[in-house]
Amino acid sequence: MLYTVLKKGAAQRVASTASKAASKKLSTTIEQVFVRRPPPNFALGLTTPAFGKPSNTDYGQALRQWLRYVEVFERRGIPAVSLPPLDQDCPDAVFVEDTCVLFKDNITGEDVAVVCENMARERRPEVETMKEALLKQGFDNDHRPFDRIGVVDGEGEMLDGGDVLKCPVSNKVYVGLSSRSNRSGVDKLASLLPNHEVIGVPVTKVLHLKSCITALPDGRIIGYDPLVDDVDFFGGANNYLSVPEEGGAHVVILDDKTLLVAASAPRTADILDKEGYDLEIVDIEQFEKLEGCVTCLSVRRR
Ligand SMILES: CN(C)C(=N)NCCC[C@H](N)C(=O)O
Repeated sequence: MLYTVLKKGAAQRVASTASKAASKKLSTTIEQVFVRRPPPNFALGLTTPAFGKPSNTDYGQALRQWLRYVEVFERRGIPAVSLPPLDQDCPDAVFVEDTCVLFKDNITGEDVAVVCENMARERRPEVETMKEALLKQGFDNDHRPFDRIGVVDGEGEMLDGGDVLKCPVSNKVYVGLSSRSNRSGVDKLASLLPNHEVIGVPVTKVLHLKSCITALPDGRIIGYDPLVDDVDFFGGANNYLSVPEEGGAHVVILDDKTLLVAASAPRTADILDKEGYDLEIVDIEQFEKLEGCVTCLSVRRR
């Protein structure tokens, strides 16, 4: 199911919010996305013990849901770079977000790509094709090449892209200290991003930081409290919006007034609609069965 909620009057309210934040260099426009078709064996993907194994998965449905997800970007004129499918040994290959993190340096404007070599051991075979795409990307078309590519691959360094949340209006980068990312990985990321404030955030109740919080275009954190270790960590009620369902904690910022939200979060969609946002709603139920969410299925270059 895919529909867009178009709001007239409310858009002006969001526009005023956006203009206030504009002075803080809103980086909400997406230049391109990287995606990868789900493999037929996607149901064999990793899940945490607390989450449990998936049931009633359906590859045909997964493929249709993935195509509709990619359509949201393409319909908005955002080019989607498709990574080569990995249909044999990488059931989690559709969750490209974990393989790298892309930044535009707040001060220099440099395009920085950080490749997460040390993700979960079972998933490391996914990284090479992402790295190749990042390197190639700069020369294939008129997109500027990445100015710098760093790698989190040192002894003991662990980092998943799903743990990295950039604030759209400041130089803050929150990184989950989860089962997939550790302090050494956070420190390595900080060393690759001298003009960002990289902040480690305890994550013990879910797989990744972005399993329980993401960010809105005005810089507020949006989160599902029962899964957040410490909601006060993000600056209190002025900077944090609680949502009533897990699927509502994950939004992809499409522009400064439009959000991509999962169909599993209808009550959150109502809240965001009343906040003045336009919404693209996408059903990703097959990927939610593998602990995925709307951010996992793409890498956004802004
Ligand atoms: C924000 N999230 C949750 C992500 N970026 N990644 C989801 C990865 C799910 C996969 N089955 C795994 O366990 O690796």
